[in-house]
Amino acid sequence: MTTATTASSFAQSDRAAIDVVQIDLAERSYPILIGQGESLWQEAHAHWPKGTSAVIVTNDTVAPLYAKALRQRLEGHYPKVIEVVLPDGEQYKNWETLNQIFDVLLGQAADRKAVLFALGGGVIGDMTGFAAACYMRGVPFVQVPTTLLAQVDSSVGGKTAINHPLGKNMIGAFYQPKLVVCDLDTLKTLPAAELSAGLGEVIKYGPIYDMAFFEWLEANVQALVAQDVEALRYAVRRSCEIKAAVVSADETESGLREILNFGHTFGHAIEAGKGYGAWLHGHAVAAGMVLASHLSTKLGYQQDAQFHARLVALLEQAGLPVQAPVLDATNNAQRYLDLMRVDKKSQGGAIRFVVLKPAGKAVTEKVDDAIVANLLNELITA
Ligand SMILES: NC(=O)c1ccc[n+]([C@@H]2O[C@H](COP(=O)([O-])OP(=O)(O)OC[C@H]3O[C@@H](n4cnc5c(N)ncnc54)[C@H](O)[C@@H]3O)[C@@H](O)[C@H]2O)c1
Ligand SMILES: O=C(O)C(=O)C[C@@H](O)[C@H](O)[C@H](O)COP(=O)(O)O
Ligand SMILES: [Zn+2]
Repeated sequence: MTTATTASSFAQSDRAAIDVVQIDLAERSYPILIGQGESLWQEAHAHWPKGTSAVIVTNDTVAPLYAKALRQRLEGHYPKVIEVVLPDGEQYKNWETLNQIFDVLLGQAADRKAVLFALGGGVIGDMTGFAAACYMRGVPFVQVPTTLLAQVDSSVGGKTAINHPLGKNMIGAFYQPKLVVCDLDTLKTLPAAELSAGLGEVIKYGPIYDMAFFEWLEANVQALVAQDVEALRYAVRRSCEIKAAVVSADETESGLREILNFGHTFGHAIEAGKGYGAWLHGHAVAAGMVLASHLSTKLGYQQDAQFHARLVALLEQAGLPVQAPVLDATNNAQRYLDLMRVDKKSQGGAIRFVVLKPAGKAVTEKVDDAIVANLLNELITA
């Protein structure tokens, strides 16, 4: 069960209105706060976990923008505030960078009551969460997502990880944050390409779960691209509601949660195959969703011939790529298959794909390599 409430008597359009989406996981439950300005931070303040120190983990792009403000908000609440500034980029989501967090934690004598604050996009969130899961066998952490992608997806649900050269997010843990604080004001500094990457994950929620939301996105995509804050607020809230409902029903991905991986089997292959950082995650997922939608049609599950065209049009309007790249000039399909076989949904060497059965409802199925290879050969051309 998830609930969205407005934690204020102000109107929706008022900066003081805060949307609250709850993740219901018994003792691991937590709220996602969505809003702007002082009212958001006052509400967040009421939820900070108690601790001996606050450790802000961020990167060298986000630190100059937002670390000082967060530090000031935390200083009144924690006896000590520590900062860890990591290099920026998907290519740094690895052991070496993770170790930099542990080096600072140990160097500063952070104890079991330290609280980690992930200030940044999904890369920072995934690594900080994993560090929190491991440090002294587990310390509390808070997500302060500053990208659209992180606000609508990665800060919620407790998947934490680093990459391996052979596969995305291969080393990690399920470890839930204590709180998620989505400050819509931070999205104002986001480059257009990063905004579109976030829209890729937002659009994902339509075909897997909620076609009414897909229709709302079709009607409001221009407002989202133009950074209309009320449109963004609704997109963040509805995305979090859907993710919260799925995660609350299946925290550790024993079944239903796999639907959140729509487009990701192909997308992760693109990210690893092109080299981490060459393709933004949200862009790789967009191109992956186009392939997964085609696959659904090929398997006979998606009878509405118009839906595929609508998906492609919406992705394009959101500024997203719809054409997957060649990963190997001589044997492209085999390269995709080799990369996809390490996917976490694979079973006994068989690759499993999230497909639409039909649009609005997703399921995961094994698909013969030959069918996938044919599709890749048909659709990916140099
Ligand atoms: N855990 C999950 O459930 C989950 C879900 C989706 C994605 N992910 C992971 O998240 C990562 C992608 O996250 P992302 O798209 O946020 O990428 P990212 O973390 O690399 O951030 C994108 C870029 O935006 C910059 N940035 C962040 N906030 C900014 C701001 N407010 N203004 C200006 N620049 C800002 C960052 O420094 C970076 O350069 C991938 O590693 C992906 O695997 C995890
Ligand atoms: O939360 C989930 O579950 C998801 O699958 C969300 C995805 O958008 C996200 O990219 C996730 O990190 C992918 O998970 P993985 O288990 O395939 O690494
Ligand atoms: Zn994703």
